[in-house]
Order: sequence, then structure tokens, then C-alpha cells
Amino acid sequence: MSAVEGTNYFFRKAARIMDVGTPIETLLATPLREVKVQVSIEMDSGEIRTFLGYRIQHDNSRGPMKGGLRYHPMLDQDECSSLASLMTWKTAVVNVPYGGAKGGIACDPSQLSLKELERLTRKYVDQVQDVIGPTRDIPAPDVNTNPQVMAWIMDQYSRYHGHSPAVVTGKPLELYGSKGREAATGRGLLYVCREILRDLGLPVKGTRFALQGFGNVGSHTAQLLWEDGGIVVAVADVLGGVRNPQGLDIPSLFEHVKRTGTVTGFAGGSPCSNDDVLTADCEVLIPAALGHVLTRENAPAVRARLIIEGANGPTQPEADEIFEKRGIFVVPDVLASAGGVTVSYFEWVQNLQHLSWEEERVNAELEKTMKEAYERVAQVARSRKVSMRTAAYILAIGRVGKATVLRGI
Ligand SMILES: NC(=O)C1=CN([C@@H]2O[C@H](COP(=O)(O)OP(=O)(O)OC[C@H]3O[C@@H](n4cnc5c(N)ncnc54)[C@H](O)[C@@H]3O)[C@@H](O)[C@H]2O)C=CC1
Ligand SMILES: O=C(O)CCC(=O)C(=O)O
Repeated sequence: MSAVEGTNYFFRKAARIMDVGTPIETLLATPLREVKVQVSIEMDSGEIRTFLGYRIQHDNSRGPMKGGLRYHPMLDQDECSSLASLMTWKTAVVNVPYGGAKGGIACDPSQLSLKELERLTRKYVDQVQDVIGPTRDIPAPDVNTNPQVMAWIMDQYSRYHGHSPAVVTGKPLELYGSKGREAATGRGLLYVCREILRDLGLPVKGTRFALQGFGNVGSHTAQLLWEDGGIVVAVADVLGGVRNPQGLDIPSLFEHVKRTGTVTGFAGGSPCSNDDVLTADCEVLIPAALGHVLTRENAPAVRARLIIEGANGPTQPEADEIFEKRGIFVVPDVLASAGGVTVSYFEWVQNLQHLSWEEERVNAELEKTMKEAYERVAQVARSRKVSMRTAAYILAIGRVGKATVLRGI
């Protein structure tokens, strides 16, 4: 099954329960526009290299399209298309006035110098500047992109269109970024985690968590859970993992990662593989790295009671069915990882109004948004007797479908 077929499997399951009918189902599943561009740059060695860049714009019925930019060697049109449609449903679940898009460049940034990365990013903007924009499509960070990359995007876009901070979010604080955006996805996940654990009668304090991924999403989530008294028993990054059944000391792990660039080799635990983390003995599993990692093969071995999806698309449809049969709750990506785009929305609003919010305000508005979204999804799940994932899609399809029909086709 391709990545986009996987996402559409979840979409169609909900659309059929809602009986939206084939014409609207087809319309909502079909991306508005798929852009694939040549990104050729001169390397530091003087050699010319050509990369492929993508921007898939899935839907704009509820507002400008929104979604991250990923730099990864395995990125392709299918993956971007799947991630773009997830953004449409995610922005609708948290009810921020956006559609969905996603893009990036098929490249391995660990093999590029800073100057090469800058040239690549600016060239990509040259190629897509006519389809993005503050009222069209607003990129943001995703895997292997960061505030510096967003700053280059803002600068390059502004050379064509004049000063345009609102063209991209996740920017550095010194360049119109929002306080709280860096930790927002992890913080949003924490707020949802507190809600569902309360419903299951478990406090965060003393609950055991395992996380795959220790980048933007994974590291902030781990830190915030640790601050709440959660016991993080295993974490992994691309190079491998570390576990400690008594709980890893997260501040010391941060120090280690700052020094070495990886969680592996941390003296406060014993080594494990990045796949071992998925089947660790814990109450809550948080995939926060790449997609498609929970499969038909490893789903029967998952020991967590609850899976909270920090990554986009970590659970393949066959694994999702297995979790449902086994009574393992899954809080889906389109809800659990929506904190980032929510604070991106706050950043865009601040940019358009030329003002800056205090971090307390950002976090308070984020908490309100995530709690409301959780409550609405939980209500639909209860009333329709469906999983949280199907409920989230039902809520999102209702909002996007209504906007589409009201605007006229
Ligand atoms: N950055 C954001 O605001 C948001 C990100 N997401 C999703 O969260 C996930 C992680 O994104 P970021 O943290 O931003 O990326 P990042 O680039 O900051 O970190 C990615 C992490 O995943 C690890 N990783 C990569 N391949 C791995 C593997 N095979 N096994 C174990 N670990 C592996 C990396 O070593 C790194 O620790 C992605 O699925 C992304 O789409 C979702 C919502 C918002
Ligand atoms: O912050 C944003 O606009 C998008 C974040 C993102 O790419 C995601 O939620 O997957």
C-alpha cells in the first residue's frame, strides 16, 4: 500500500460512515495541485548536483494551505501527498483556518555543508515562490528543517514579493518567530496526553512512556512528560536507542545529546535498537520519528496500552486494525501532533498584525485549542462508537466538506 493509499484508507473509512457519497469523497481525496521541481545547485566542490523538490497542495477550502517542509533522502511525491492530506484533516481537527499542504526536498542534509543547505533552500524557493505565500500556502519546519531554514525561506521569498514574514512559520525569534513554537508540538501532545490519561484513570506522574524520535517533537515531549512526573523508559533516534526501566534522567540525556548529537551511548541507560522502543514495556508509546513504523508485523508485539502519535502517519492501516482488536487506544496524528500547526497559526496571526505575544499567552491558547479538539473528537468517538482516529476524520471531513460545499464547486 502506498503512503497516500494508507492515509486515504483512514479518510475513506470515515467518509463512508458519514455517507458523503462518491463524488464528494473523490473531490476531498484529490489534491488541488502537485508541484515537482528541479533544484540544482553548485556544491562547495564546484560540482553541479540536481535534487527534486515537492510542494503538494491538498485543500484550501478552509483557508491558505499549511504544512511543513521535509529534507530527507526517502522523500517522494507519494509521501508528500500523504502528508499534505494529513495536514488538511489536522488543521480541521483543531479548527485553525487553514487547508493542508506539505513539501520538501529529497536530499540528505547530513551530507551537505551549511552553505550548500542555504543554496538548496533558496533555489527551492525560486522554484515554488509563485505558488506559496501568506494567503496561499505557508510552509513550516518538519523533519530535518529548522528555524534557520525558515529564515532563508522568508528572505528569499521577500526578494520577489517584498517583506513577507507571514510566508513561513517556525522562524527564529529574532525574525518574527513566535515564542513557544519550538516546543509547541510536544506541548500540544502533552495537553492531549493529560486528557486521555485522565479519562483512562491514569495520572501522568508514574506512568511509563517510550518514545521513538528525539528531534523537535520527541525531545520536547520527553522533557515535558518528565517535568510532569512521567517515567521515560526508552527513547531512540536514527542511530539507535537507550532504555532504563527505572526511567531515564531526561535533563542529563539532553546534555548527552548536545555533546554527541545522539541518544546512543548515554550512560544513564542500556543500549537498545530503535525498533525495540516500539515494543518496550510501558503504558504509553509515542512514535515521534518517521511514518509507517507500526506494521502488521510488529503490532502484535506492542505492549503499550495507549499509542499517542507525535509523528505523521506512524501507523499502517493493518496495524491500526490490530490495535483496535487488541483494545489498544490510538490518539491519531491529526489530533496528537497538531500543537505545532496551532502555534504556527498564532505566529502567522502575530506576523499579520505586526505584534508579538508573550509565551504564557501562546501556551494558554494552545492548551485551550488542544483540549477543545480532544473533547470534540472524544464526543464523536463516544456517540458514533468508533476509534479516536475515525472520530477525528469524521470531525475534519464534516468541517472541510461543509466549507467546500458552501463555497461552491
Ligand atoms: N516539527 C513539527 O512541528 C512537527 C513534526 N511532526 C512530525 O513528527 C515527526 C518528527 O519530526 P521532527 O521532530 O520535527 O523532526 P526532527 O528532524 O527534528 O527529528 C526527527 C527525529 O527522528 C529520528 N529518526 C529518524 N529516523 C529514525 C528511525 N528510523 N528510527 C528512530 N528514529 C529516527 C531522528 O534521529 C530525530 O531524532 C515527523 O513525523 C514529523 O512529520 C508532526 C507535527 C509537527
Ligand atoms: O507548523 C506547521 O505549519 C506545520 C507543521 C507540520 O508540518 C505538521 O503538523 O505535520
